Amino acid sequence: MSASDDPANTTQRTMLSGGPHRPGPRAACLVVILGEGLGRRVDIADSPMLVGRSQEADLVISHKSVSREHCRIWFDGTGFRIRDLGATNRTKVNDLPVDEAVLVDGDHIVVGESLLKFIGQTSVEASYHEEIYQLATHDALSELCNRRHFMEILDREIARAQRHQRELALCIVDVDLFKPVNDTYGHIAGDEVLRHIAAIIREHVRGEDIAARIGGEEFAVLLPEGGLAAARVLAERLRGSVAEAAFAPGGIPRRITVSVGVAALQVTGGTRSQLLAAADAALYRAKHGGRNQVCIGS
Ligand SMILES: Nc1nc2c(ncn2[C@@H]2O[C@H](COP(=O)(O)OP(=O)(O)OP(=O)(O)O)[C@@H](O)[C@H]2O)c(=O)[nH]1
Repeated sequence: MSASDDPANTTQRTMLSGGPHRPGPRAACLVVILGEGLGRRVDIADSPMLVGRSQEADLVISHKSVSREHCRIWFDGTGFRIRDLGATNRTKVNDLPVDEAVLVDGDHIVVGESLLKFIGQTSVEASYHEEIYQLATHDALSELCNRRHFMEILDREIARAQRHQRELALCIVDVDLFKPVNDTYGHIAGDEVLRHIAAIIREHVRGEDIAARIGGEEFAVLLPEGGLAAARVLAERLRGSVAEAAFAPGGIPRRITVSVGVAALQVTGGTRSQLLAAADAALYRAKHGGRNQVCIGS
């Protein structure tokens, strides 16, 4: 099953949509307005939506007060309905415990210690929450995911990869000798270079990949469906495209390059810190090997 087929990727598709943008018309959605998962928004599409602590849920709320499968929400052809799935802390709608209920725009749903808001199809409020969500999860300069959000996604994808015994690879992309660029042309010109590199990254990533700016001049791309071979190809393409791109900080043409460290998750027992450390170590080798190159972690 590809990530785009995976119903648990509803939030991810939102995040992959390329950063802050004007949202178009949408289906109904749920927004976490209090507690764990604050700000997260999930569209409710045609298939029933599971809310729970399980990583398989469409809206994952990783808190002990939430049952693995807490409640389900679906469209029954005429309206949206919610059903409690036998959660220890019963699902409540507008403070009343429910077995099953019809949802209307603006309803508040209590799931453990988190409070969700149901937003109906045409609500302007959905656009407002979309903006807030994008601001909270994306980096303003690059319009890619921000570091905090990327780390949350990384945790979720690691859990999913291990459950499904799937490959997962990470590229860390670091701009070479960026300090001299700033020192020579100034920070504003430096920012423009970073924006240009982010645009190149966006051009190359596929729909299921997750791109982020994780440091000042450091970017990351996570390939939830790809192993080392796919990541190496992507990394080489990125490296080549940056090296060939026409940068002109301060109006003066200058060659800019990146170094890339690539690593894959150990299918059994690998952790986030191991994956990041392996990609970092590979990046370190790329820098010390002369920069403008891709190195693969062991
Ligand atoms: N313009 C701009 N510069 C930034 C930003 N964040 C970090 N930097 C700069 O990025 C530079 C990073 O420099 P270093 O870590 O010394 O590395 P480098 O010069 O890129 O050299 P290598 O990584 O070894 O190839 C520093 O000058 C930071 O000030 C930012 O948001 N905008």
